[in-house]
Amino acid sequence: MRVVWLLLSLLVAHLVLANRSGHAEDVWPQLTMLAVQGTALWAVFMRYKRSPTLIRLPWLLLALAVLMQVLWGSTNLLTTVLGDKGGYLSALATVFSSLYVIPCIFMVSRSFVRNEPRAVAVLDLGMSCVVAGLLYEFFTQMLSGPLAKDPSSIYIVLYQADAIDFSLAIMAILRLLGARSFRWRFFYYAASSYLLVNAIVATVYNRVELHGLPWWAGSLIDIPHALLALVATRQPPRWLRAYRPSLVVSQTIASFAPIILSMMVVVLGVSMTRISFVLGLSTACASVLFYGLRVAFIQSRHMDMQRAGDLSALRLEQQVGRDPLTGIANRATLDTRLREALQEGQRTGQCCSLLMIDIDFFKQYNDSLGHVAGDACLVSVAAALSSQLRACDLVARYGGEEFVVVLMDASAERAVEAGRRMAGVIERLDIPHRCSPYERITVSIGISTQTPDILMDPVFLLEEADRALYLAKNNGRDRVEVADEVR
Ligand SMILES: Nc1nc2c(ncn2[C@@H]2O[C@H](COP(=O)(O)OP(=O)(O)OP(=O)(O)O)[C@@H](O)[C@H]2O)c(=O)[nH]1
Repeated sequence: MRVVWLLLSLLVAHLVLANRSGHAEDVWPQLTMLAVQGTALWAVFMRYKRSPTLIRLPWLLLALAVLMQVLWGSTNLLTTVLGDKGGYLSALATVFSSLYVIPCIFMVSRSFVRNEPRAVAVLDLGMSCVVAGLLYEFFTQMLSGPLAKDPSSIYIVLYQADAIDFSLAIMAILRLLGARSFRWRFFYYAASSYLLVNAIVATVYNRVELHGLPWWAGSLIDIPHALLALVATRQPPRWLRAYRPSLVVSQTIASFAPIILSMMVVVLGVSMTRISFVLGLSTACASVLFYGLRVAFIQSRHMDMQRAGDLSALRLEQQVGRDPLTGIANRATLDTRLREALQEGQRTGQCCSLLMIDIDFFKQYNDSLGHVAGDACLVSVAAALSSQLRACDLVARYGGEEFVVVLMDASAERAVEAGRRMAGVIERLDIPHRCSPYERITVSIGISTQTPDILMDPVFLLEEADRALYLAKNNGRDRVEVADEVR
């Protein structure tokens, strides 16, 4: 409430002082105008300080834009006090007016996403500076160069300034409509209110100035600044919280926002052809090049991200079906692949064998050497089993110290051979086991086989192999038994 009273007093004081002096550009009216601008700057700066990190930069940019206006006002005040013999102060005022567009362009065109390549931010900053440089050159040449004699020059300058001011305002409104987070909506609400009212005021002020500034004209400049100070210090309106654009709208607006930067450079380039054809043409070309580079950088980042995404999806897919300790297939993969293998075997008329492999006296191994050694032993056994398989076979950890091997195109005899070979390989690992009568790690294997004439249920095949394994254990371990012989 105090800010409202302060602003009201300043606005009234400005009008009264200007009216009494009869001149908009006297010291006291200009000082009150600076006080209004200063209040806006303070209000925006406070928002910047209080905002969370992600939204701080845009508030800072808005504060910088207002600062340029304050510097422009201060330069005009200095001109009133000191005079401007060499025209340096009015040149400086033009510099500040041109610099004002840099933060404005930046805040309406940037996407402010964290994963944007740094090169894009550098490009945007570079192009914003190009816009400011071109504006300065254009205004200076048109207003004090040889072209200043042409009566139409001043109108061209005015239209150019209007085009820039209104483009910024429209873009800020679009960003407001496309902002999905309330904090961003609030920022663009403040920025668009300021830029739109500023554009309207500038249009009126510049035209009024053509015929000599009336005493009240300076107060026009107070309006956008007072509005900004109010918006930044007061509670946001309710509709701002309620409104929420769809993701499509939001993404479309954010992706198209940078186009304003290129458009401004093209428009300025076209206007510059009046002063120098070569400069105008090169500017327009630079704009196309800039936009192309920008798209290329962003696309390359997206491709990197997509590659990384694909890779992690692949890794995830692989991990989901794998046993985390041994890296071989897990029970879930075994269930699917075993069913497929049995169907495939029946379809192609081939036998399909299943080997259930269990490490002997593993509890004692664990108890004597600890679980870490037990884990290492499981990893070695899994690797040894894997090394014995063809590409079409499968080894999976069935649970605990039990493994299952599925052999395609393998009769019971071939499965026994393979089982013995695997048991031999594990023995040759020569993992010492003090508590085993064999003094090293050995395995017992139970085998079941599906013949081509009948499609067996995977659970049944597993039970058969388990029964054979039970027999192998009972018969003294470190051996291979076949289910058919068990029945
Ligand atoms: N280190 C380790 N041990 C495991 C893991 N999973 C199961 N075990 C252990 O494996 C042992 C299995 O013991 P048992 O089922 O009695 O089998 P065994 O001692 O090998 O006896 P037999 O099979 O009859 O020779 C238990 O001590 C479990 O704690 C694992 O992931 N890591």
